[in-house]
Amino acid sequence: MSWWETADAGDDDFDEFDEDSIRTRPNPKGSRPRTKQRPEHKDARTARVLSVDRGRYLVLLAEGTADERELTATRASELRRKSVVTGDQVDLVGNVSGEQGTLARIVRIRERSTLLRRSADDTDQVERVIVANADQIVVVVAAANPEPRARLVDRYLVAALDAGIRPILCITKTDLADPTAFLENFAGLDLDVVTSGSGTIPVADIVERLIGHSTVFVGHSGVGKSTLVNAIVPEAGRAIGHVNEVTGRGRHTSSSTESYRVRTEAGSGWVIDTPGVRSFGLGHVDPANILKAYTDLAEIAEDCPRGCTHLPDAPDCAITEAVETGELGEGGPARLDSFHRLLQSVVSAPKLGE
Ligand SMILES: Nc1nc2c(ncn2[C@@H]2O[C@H](COP(=O)(O)OP(=O)(O)OP(=O)(O)O)[C@@H](O)[C@H]2O)c(=O)[nH]1
Ligand SMILES: [Zn+2]
Repeated sequence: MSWWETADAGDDDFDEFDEDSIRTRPNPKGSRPRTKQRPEHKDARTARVLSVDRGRYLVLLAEGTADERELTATRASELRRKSVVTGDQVDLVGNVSGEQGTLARIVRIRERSTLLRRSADDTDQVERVIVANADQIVVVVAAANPEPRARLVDRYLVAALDAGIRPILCITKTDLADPTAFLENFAGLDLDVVTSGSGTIPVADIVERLIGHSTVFVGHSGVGKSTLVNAIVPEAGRAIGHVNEVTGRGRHTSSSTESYRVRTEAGSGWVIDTPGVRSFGLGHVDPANILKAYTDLAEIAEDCPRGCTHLPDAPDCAITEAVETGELGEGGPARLDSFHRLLQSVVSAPKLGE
């Protein structure tokens, strides 16, 4: 069993903390005047959540200062079912010394810039939040062994575009196969592509893209994601995000994603590795968000009939017509084809309640 699968098996442990479960019902009382019920915690300190392990959070306080320190925290009950996820910025009270055996308390989650989610799929009926505040996602796929599948990459891309996260495609194992034909699937998507092979991992190229960003790495088991992350963050094996001092649990024991800092002279960035993301249910995705990610197509779509799905069978779709008349240039058909595939993966995803 790979650590990927081990991680997935432990996923259940965070059900009870998952605010975004599709089972959550709207609050019938509407928005509650919460400040009446709890203190404001004016003295709270803001920290970054590095990893989550069964109700314990490893957080980084005073990031980038001489006072920077890791601490373990719990969630205050006033957060109710709101889940705290890796990448969150949270407000802490209580003991923030970081000394062994101490626990701080998370009382607030700061507004998130992005939220990478996956929803119900065949094997998992609960929607989960994966990572907060990431602005890039590296989708790792092997040129061979395991054989690459465009549909799978489409699903990752859709989840990223829906969340407003910039996707980067990383093709590994190019020593085993030439990825050119596979890459044609994505020719129309303006996708940033990096290729990597045994002995030729383009570490500098990748690191350059990571500086100043918070980047999630996703990919199926065996594609070489660990190999890649270890090459990029050589200290990953002993880095932050692993050991939980309070529970004493060891490394790689849970479903937690892990955060690693990449440092260069040009600055630093965060790599968030996600062993738990084996599949992406796309039930939560709004096809309109996919269109929005392609501004040229979105502009053309303003001339579509009302309610146009922009799918291949949509009558009088302005996007399809623009491609047919050559308005989108030589690359138009490839662009339309990729775009149709992305939309199709949203439309065919099981929707909530089905
Ligand atoms: N030929 C070749 N093999 C590679 C390359 N990168 C990784 N591998 C091999 O592929 C296998 C899987 O690599 P990992 O890095 O463990 O892959 P992973 O995606 O992290 O997989 P899990 O750990 O199962 O989640 C290992 O045997 C690696 O040595 C590559 O660029 N070329
Ligand atoms: Zn249309």
